[in-house]
Amino acid sequence: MHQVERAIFDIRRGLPILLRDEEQDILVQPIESVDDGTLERLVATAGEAPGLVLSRHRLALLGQPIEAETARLSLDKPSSLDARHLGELAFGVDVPGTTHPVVSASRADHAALTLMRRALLIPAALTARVASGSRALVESLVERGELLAVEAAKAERCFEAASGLLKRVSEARIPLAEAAQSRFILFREPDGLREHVAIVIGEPADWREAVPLRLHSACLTGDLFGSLRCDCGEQLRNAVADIEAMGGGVLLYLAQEGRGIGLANKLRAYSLQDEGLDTLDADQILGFGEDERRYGVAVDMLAALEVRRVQLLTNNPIKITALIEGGIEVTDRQALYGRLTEQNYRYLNAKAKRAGHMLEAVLENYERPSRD
Ligand SMILES: Nc1nc2c(ncn2[C@@H]2O[C@H](COP(=O)(O)OP(=O)(O)OP(=O)(O)O)[C@@H](O)[C@H]2O)c(=O)[nH]1
Ligand SMILES: [Zn+2]
Repeated sequence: MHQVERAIFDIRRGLPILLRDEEQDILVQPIESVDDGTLERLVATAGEAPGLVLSRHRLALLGQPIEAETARLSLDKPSSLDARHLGELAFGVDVPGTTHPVVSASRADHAALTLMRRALLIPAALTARVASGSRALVESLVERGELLAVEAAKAERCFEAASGLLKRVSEARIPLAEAAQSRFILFREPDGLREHVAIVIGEPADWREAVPLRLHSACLTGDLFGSLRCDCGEQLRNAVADIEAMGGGVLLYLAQEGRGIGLANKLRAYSLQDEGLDTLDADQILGFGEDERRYGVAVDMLAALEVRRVQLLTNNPIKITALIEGGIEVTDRQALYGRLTEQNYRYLNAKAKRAGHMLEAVLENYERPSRD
């Protein structure tokens, strides 16, 4: 899979890549790095006009609902090849709908968006078929190492490649303010791209049968800086204290910043929320679904720690289902709250009302300050 990981680095740097497929090879340019220069180079190299591959979430906003995960907008008129226009189509907040014809995405188009997600970029890309007259040029770029070629089928499986063979890399005793006897164990995904940490509180030999467990998704702003926009930092510290009080257990600190969309996109989403959108609608503007997290890695970490039965600290029903589907027995669920404040009320309310988080108990008792 080395080529796939290299491709992820290239697209994060804003470079185009070549996806090879039986149907047809395509050149892929991430939307985030499209400017008039990259556009011109893409067309000149491919010898064909590109199309814009978007997620179904974004297409729904453009008034083009589709069943598949991705589809392609044909950019048939040369005037549509304008970097600003393409950016507006892909992640602009004003979405007037589109007159560009929607065509189904090829396997390589779909693989291109899977790579964008794995690279934590906006899930949108320009893709151009390589015209027969341009093949020699493209192959010479690949040969000279100026363009990276990857098999679409492998790119498509880049998320799967992250699960399964987690590497247990290192560990150390780290006494915490709320739990003196704690051990941090670092796991690295097999493709080397992300690392997750298991914090083992207490001694496994002393744990009750069902291990108290918290799955915590990283939130740099909340966990580290105490952002008031969310409740993550308090939940994190409360979870450590609760697990300690329960006699020990495990906290998995998962590299799933921003519900899996990454910090760059979470900051974009916060700016959109400042314009009045709620947390889920803001993510949809950027082309993401309600929750982009996958929990296979958490299941793999539990397997490595030989934890099979858990008492889960969460308000999120998806986490419960994901563990059960991963073969973990969830004997009990315990609520875990942070403090509700004027700044995080809208966020938590949206999670409860629109994503089914079990937060009624806190929301019901909260009186919003009046603004007179
Ligand atoms: N995209 C996005 N992510 C956010 C926003 N606010 C917080 N997050 C992220 O949401 C995630 C919250 O993680 P958790 O607290 O583990 O999960 P949860 O879904 O709230 O579920 P429980 O806390 O277990 O009930 C973190 O990855 C945060 O970075 C937001 O406005 N937009
Ligand atoms: Zn947070």
